Amino acid sequence: MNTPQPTSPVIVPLLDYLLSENRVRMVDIKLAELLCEQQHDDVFYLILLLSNAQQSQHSCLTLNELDWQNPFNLRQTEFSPLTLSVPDCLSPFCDGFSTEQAVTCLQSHASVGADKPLLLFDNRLYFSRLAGYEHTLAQRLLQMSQQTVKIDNQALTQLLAHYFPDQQTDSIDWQKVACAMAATKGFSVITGGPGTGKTTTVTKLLAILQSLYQHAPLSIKLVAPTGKAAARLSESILGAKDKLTSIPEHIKTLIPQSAQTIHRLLGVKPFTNKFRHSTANPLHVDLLIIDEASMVDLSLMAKLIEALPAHARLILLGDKDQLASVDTGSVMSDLCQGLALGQTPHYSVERCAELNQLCFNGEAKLQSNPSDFKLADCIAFLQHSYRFDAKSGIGQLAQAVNTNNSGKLNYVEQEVNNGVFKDVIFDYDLVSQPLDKLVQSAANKYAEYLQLIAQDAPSAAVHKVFASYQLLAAVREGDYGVNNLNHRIEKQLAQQGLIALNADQRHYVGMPIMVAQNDYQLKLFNGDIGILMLDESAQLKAVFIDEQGNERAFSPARLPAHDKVYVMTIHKSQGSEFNYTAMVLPPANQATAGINRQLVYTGITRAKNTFELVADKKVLLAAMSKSVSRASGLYERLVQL
Ligand SMILES: Nc1ncnc2c1ncn2[C@@H]1O[C@H](COP(=O)(O)OP(=O)(O)OP(=O)(O)O)[C@@H](O)[C@H]1O
Repeated sequence: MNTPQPTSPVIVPLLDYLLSENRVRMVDIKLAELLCEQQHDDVFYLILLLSNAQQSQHSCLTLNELDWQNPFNLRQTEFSPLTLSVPDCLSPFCDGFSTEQAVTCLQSHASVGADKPLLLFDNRLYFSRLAGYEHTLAQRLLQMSQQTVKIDNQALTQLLAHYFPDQQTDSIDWQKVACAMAATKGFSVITGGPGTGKTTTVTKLLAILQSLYQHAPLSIKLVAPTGKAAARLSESILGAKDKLTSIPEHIKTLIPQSAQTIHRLLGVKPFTNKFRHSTANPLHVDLLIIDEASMVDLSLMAKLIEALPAHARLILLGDKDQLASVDTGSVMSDLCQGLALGQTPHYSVERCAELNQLCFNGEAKLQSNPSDFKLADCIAFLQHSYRFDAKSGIGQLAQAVNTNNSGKLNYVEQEVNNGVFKDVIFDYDLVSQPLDKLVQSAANKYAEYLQLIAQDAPSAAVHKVFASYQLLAAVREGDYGVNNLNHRIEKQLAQQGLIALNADQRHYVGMPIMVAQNDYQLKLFNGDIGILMLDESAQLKAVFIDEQGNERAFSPARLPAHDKVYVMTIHKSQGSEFNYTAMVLPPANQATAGINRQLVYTGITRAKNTFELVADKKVLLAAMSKSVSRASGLYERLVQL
């Protein structure tokens, strides 16, 4: 009997291969053909590469970073003998093709230039819309940063001394520097890891500003990208106001404590992606504070800034090392480029002198280290975590991951084993039924809120308990993905009699759901979490608590697309925090492509009191060493403007 011989692969044109392997989409080919008058020339392929970059949320295609010999990153190993087709070449560009040649042909192309669909800036190719957002943003931020801020420096120095009494140490109080900086600039960024005091600093800053402007208090608005993040900001500001006894009561009343979402502030026009507030109808605000700014994408940030009146100040708060926004861009990390732990940000000589005067009686504590970046004088970096002290492993683990420091990771593991760090649990054993253990432990945690529902407890209490524990997964599919784990936990809860599943009905009492799509009519947004409960007339309703603490109930049939959320992706957890956060990474033999440092860091920093990691250590180490960044020209524009 003849054994079947592997058929030899068919050699196909590169474009056909890319299409058959889903490396390019037909819609992008059509667009590129339209812009190139049906020619499959170099620009045609550059547009395909740009479309691919945009699909991965890059703002542009960085020509300098392309491998002209293999621009679509095809790997020879993918062309195994069983592959039905192989491309006739790896690159559509001729031998020796270079960035200079790409720039030359783009510059003379009919679709590239001002008022054309494509734009070239600093060896970066853009779709014009995104280049426009980047340009607007860079210009407005620069204008704001150069705005003259009228302030009584002597009064400011006194207020800074009041809120940051000297601790007689040589170390720099970065919170004080951040306050001095933001008080004296129309635009500023305050970045820092978890618990470094961003909210505390901003609360003190608001107290300082309202004291300085007592004759005409500022109209201040606090916003965040999601309802969860806005609710958390409101709670944190309220907590900080309570704690900060040094703020006089009459000033406290001038500090807002209720935050809203950016969409609510801008006012979404129903059935459009347009906002009520824009350049033509600016917001009534003197100072806008955006928390969790790393989650805000380029287009929303540009629209928000366009809606600010000319005199308004802006402060961005957030952690530059977290995952970038779900949509295109990476505004926060672009603006924070070059910051390093233990180093003074790149302040100019004049700025250092000013800040030293305001904060340290003129003592030269801050040393200048200037850069060409035009906003360098507006960036503050908080470097000390007050939430996680020396006895806490969460902060140390977050730092180990963020700095790709395996030595520090070993130290954290050792201290966990020694019982010193009680807030971290490592479960590296992915061999002996780790999923059973994880599913059981999640079911035990969720039993608590389900028991409250059974006891008819108020919805707010049910939500609070549900939100105290969350299992995060890095991926959606596979054994270790959100879908499978959600299913298994649900089954486990049903077996324990905590929920009653019904084959005919998707929804049941106790089911936690996460909205997957914005519904502007119902004002339910992607990421909002609801829990299904019975109302007074025994009707099943999904109960949501908004950022203002208001309860809203919807019949399940009216809900926009949603999923159950015993487990959520790390991406979706951004902007939330949980007392107990468990995170599971798939083993090395499953899809781990999207697992990187920013993802793991974001997962760890969701934990307030306890963090549990279920992962293969090799996968963790590989993720730590893989830092991702998005292509953007924002920083470069702010160097060149
Ligand atoms: N200078 C300080 N001295 C002592 N404790 C502080 C100081 N600054 C902040 N804290 C405390 O540290 C904790 C974290 O502070 P805060 O909530 O302001 O940080 P954050 O950076 O906003 O945190 P998050 O990770 O939630 O964004 C709070 O309990 C706060 O009271």
